[in-house]
Amino acid sequence: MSSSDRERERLAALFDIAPSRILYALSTLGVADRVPAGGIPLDELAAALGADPGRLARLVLAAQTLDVVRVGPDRVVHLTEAGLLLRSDRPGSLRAEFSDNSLFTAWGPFAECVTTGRPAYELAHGAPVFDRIGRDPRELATFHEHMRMRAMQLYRPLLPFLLERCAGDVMDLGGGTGGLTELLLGHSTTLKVTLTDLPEVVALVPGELARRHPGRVATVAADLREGVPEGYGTYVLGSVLHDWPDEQALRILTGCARAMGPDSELILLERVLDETGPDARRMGDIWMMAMTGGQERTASQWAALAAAAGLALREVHHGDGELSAVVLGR
Ligand SMILES: C[S@@+](CC[C@H](N)C(=O)[O-])C[C@H]1O[C@@H](n2cnc3c(N)ncnc32)[C@H](O)[C@@H]1O
Repeated sequence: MSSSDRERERLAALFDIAPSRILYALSTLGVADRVPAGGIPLDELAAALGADPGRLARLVLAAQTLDVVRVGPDRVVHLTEAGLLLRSDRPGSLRAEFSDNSLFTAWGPFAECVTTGRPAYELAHGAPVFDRIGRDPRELATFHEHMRMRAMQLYRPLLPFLLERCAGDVMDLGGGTGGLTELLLGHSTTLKVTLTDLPEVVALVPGELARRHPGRVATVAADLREGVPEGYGTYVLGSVLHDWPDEQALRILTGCARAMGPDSELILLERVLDETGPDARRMGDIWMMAMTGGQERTASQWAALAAAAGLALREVHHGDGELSAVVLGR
């Protein structure tokens, strides 16, 4: 095979969205949740899901190529180790992420997003992502379950640094339904964390969090663009500023700078991109362009944005994961 043929094959394989759509269908239908440890016959699985047996069998047989299920000669379906991650009850479950369908269907007008500067999500769905999901309780719950699971995975490598760096009471800004808050509280016996987010999101923070950590957690409904509560030692913005273009991100950072005391620090948990070289995290940047109109940033872009808000970049801590901690102070 010539190198040009190999390149043709490599690019052609990128055309195929079927694998992610298969995982979406398995997750949305709750297939993995119906497969017990000893497996289940295909027909019984279809009946349990209320699905057409022929089509469900084709879906499951194709899913074997993704190594999430195995079907024996007896037509009994078993989950592989990867397939277990599609179960709702699994730590680090990816079920909510693959069920988050409006994020996939938003990609249709992506090329137009590049030319017009309007997020593909808005072009596809007619409203900005947080406005639209805020109006649909099911989408809101799925999105935030996805975020909570993501937080548990992506912030874990930064946890030792965070626990050492957090001083005084902590404010988890745009904290969603508490993935990061839970991680911090679960690994410290002294930290107190207040989580803010939009009212409809704060309403979804599980009551269990406060029961597990009595007196150490509070929630406040607030719009970050309108200002930030004062009086905290450490402010954390986990995967929030990448949702916004520079102008809005600066507005949020300026609100933080106003709220911070002379010794307060603001820690951003974000992908810090390589300045120019190939960097797989650039895919995250494209997701932001498409979904929210935001962007991932390099260290020099973070420093410039911080300076514009009257803050200095004190440190960038790269853990061994995808995200870094960017520490800002006054
Ligand atoms: C990408 S999610 C990150 C959630 C959480 N920090 C985490 O890392 O899992 C962005 C969060 O910003 C919140 N958000 C969006 N617009 C906001 C606003 N105007 N004021 C406060 N929070 C907002 C969303 O509700 C969402 O929880």
